Amino acid sequence: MNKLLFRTRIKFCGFTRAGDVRLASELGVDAVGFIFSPDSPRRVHPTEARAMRNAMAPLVDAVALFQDNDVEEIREVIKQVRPTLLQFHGGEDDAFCRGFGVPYMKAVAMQDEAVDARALHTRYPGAAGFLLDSHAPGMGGGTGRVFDWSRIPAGLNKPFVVAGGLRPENVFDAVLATLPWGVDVASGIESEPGIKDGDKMRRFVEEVRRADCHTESEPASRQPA
Ligand SMILES: O=C(O)c1ccccc1N[C@@H]1O[C@H](COP(=O)(O)O)[C@@H](O)[C@H]1O
Repeated sequence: MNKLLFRTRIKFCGFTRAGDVRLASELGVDAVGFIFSPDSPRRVHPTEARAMRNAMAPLVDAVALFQDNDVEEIREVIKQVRPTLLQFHGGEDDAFCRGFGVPYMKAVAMQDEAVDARALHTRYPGAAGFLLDSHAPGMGGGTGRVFDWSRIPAGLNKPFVVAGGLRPENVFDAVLATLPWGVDVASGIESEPGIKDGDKMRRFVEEVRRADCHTESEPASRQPA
């Protein structure tokens, strides 16, 4: 299929300010993420996330990110924020992730272990997609580090999102190298953790769109098959 027909989805993650959320929406970002991981410097309270959610434009998805959070905490976030997608970064299994009745994406640690597509499908049959991030197994995300994109396993039959150390300077190459369903970024569009930089956000979106319009390479296919 001709690459011109594709549009790489963009998720910006780790918002703490409603103004940044509004700007992301205006830039045409597909999804914004709110982080509830206990150890994150970008962690927000459900009431703060709800206020930002209310600042969002229509047709932009809200994603709630967890890492081994309690069930009750997750339920409270869902009640207050009404996310359209959950993103799990910890040791949660498929039954746990599915238990909230909201589609979910599972983060996969790409740093050390060999990742096998079939094993992922078996382990997370209910996942709407996978987020391939650069953290080591058992560690948190948001490292700001890039993983070796050639390690993305062949045969993934669900949408995958590439994350980890993406910035305006490297996202063009990341999109062309991996042909992902989407890209996700937290630290690469910030001036400090949780404080988004408007110019970096704008340049990041421009670079993804530039990659989407790049016609030199004609990939045989793009996932999912
Ligand atoms: O950003 C965080 O603080 C964070 C904490 C715990 C789990 C995930 C986290 N962020 C996610 O990690 C990836 C990559 O982030 P970065 O662009 O390398 O900074 C992204 O999905 C963030 O949403």
